[in-house]
Amino acid sequence: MRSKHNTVPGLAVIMVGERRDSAKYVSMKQAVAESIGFKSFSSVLPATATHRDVLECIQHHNKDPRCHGILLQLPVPAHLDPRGLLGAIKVEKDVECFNPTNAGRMTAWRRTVIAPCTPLGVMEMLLRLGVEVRGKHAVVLGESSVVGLPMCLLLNEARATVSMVHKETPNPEGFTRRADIVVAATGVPELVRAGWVKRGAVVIDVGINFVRDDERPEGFRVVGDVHPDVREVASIVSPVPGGVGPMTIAMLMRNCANMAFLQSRWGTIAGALHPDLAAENARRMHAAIVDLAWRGSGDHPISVSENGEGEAEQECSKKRGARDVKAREEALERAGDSITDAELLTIINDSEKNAFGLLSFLELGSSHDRLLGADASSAGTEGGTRVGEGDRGVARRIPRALGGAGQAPGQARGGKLKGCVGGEELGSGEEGPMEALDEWHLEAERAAKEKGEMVVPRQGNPLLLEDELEETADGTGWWEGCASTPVSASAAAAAVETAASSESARGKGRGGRDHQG
Ligand SMILES: Nc1nc2c(c(=O)[nH]1)N[C@@H](CN(C=O)c1ccc(C(=O)N[C@@H](CCC(=O)O)C(=O)O)cc1)CN2
Repeated sequence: MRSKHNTVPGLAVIMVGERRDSAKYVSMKQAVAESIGFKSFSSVLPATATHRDVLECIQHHNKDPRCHGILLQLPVPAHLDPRGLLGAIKVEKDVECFNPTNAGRMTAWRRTVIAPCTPLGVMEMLLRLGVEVRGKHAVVLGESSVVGLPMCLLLNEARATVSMVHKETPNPEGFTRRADIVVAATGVPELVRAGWVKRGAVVIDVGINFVRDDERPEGFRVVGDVHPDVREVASIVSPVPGGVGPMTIAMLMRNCANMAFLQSRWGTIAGALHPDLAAENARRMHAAIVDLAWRGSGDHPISVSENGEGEAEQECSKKRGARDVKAREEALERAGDSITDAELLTIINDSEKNAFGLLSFLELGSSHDRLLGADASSAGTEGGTRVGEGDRGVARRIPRALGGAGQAPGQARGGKLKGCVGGEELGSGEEGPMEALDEWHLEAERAAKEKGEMVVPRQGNPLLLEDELEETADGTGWWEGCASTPVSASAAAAAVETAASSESARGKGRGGRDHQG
């Protein structure tokens, strides 16, 4: 990152209170960050810190251009409202995807640039083990916003049939016995027993529980949610310790690197979407995505037969998983030579759908700066690229494209808009590079409609009145922006293609600025 993008990813970890386990996880995260050359920032606040104290700390990191990712170690002391605090982390620095805007996008749109680290770690584990997810029955035990819920979404995204089992599910073992993949995230030590698991199933243990053990000098040991007897029936059981925990930290670093990249290259990414470049970019991006083709061959490695033949099959699937990972890495390398960083990042994030996620992430991120009244310097100029430089076009255009007549709702209500999207002060009358994105959205919608697929209606981007901003200064009531995107992957893919051809057809006649940083 340093040599290629002139950026060193910076990760800020905020901890409130003195829980020993939290302190250990925080120092593990910092140690890993430093060992891979990231800048690491740490803020430890006393257990007595007020909501405002923590908000100020978050704001400090929000404004620091050296810091690209911010995480609040959970749990926080009971007098604090974790949701309000997580919502105060800037959207583009929310390295764990817990800000309700990012979490909402993940739910409504199925994909954002980032996802919560533990579920991402589980998905990466399944990929590298060669476990086929598509078409399988996955049962997630647990419903937390940190693990259970996003886990279900990612498994669903990977085309599993997903059951979420929670405390009030009668007969949970009835679900797990039918599952091909079980993800246990209950916080109940060794809850899942051999009798709960189908022979040959894959069991991922997310639990990290401390149980008393007088035979150990420390007086306790760490166990998962899965009992050791499950290993007798399952084909794979992830270990605790040494399984999902380290994967969580690895995914945190990956998210942070992605976010550093995005923040440092925003101008370039916007530039890459300049109308004049969009056709060529769309064509090459599509070609690179097709080239990847690493998703596996579609057979079913985890359905292991009762007579034990499954082991060979598992071995085979592991090999195929390794082959897929290698193919993906090679394709990325090749793609890296021939395409822009923006496209590369899109590919790193796995799917053509993410072209939309990526761009809207930046779009909202940059408007968030203005919502917060952040000064221009906090937008950052790392890597010689002025972050946010390319967003004027978005700001000016979105109300027209999404809200109808181009009038901002705040204006309609007679309020005074503070740095809002659509505010007069933001537009210069020039065409913006993000028009290409809007076009893509519109093309995708048209394509989806033609095919009779569902399209999420467009709603406005976040607009905030000055007095509302003050009212919500404690960070608890911020508006969560809701732009829109087509819901179907095929429509999105079609849009990429259509955008390529329609951009070519339009030729280079359209005005626009070059936002290359
Ligand atoms: N903001 C967050 N808070 C918390 C998260 C989280 O993902 N984000 N998850 C957990 C704690 N956690 C990370 O923060 C975490 C826990 C455990 C491990 C880990 O690697 N554990 C080791 C065992 C360590 C030991 O011996 O105690 C392992 O499983 O091998 C990593 C991260 C709650 N809070």
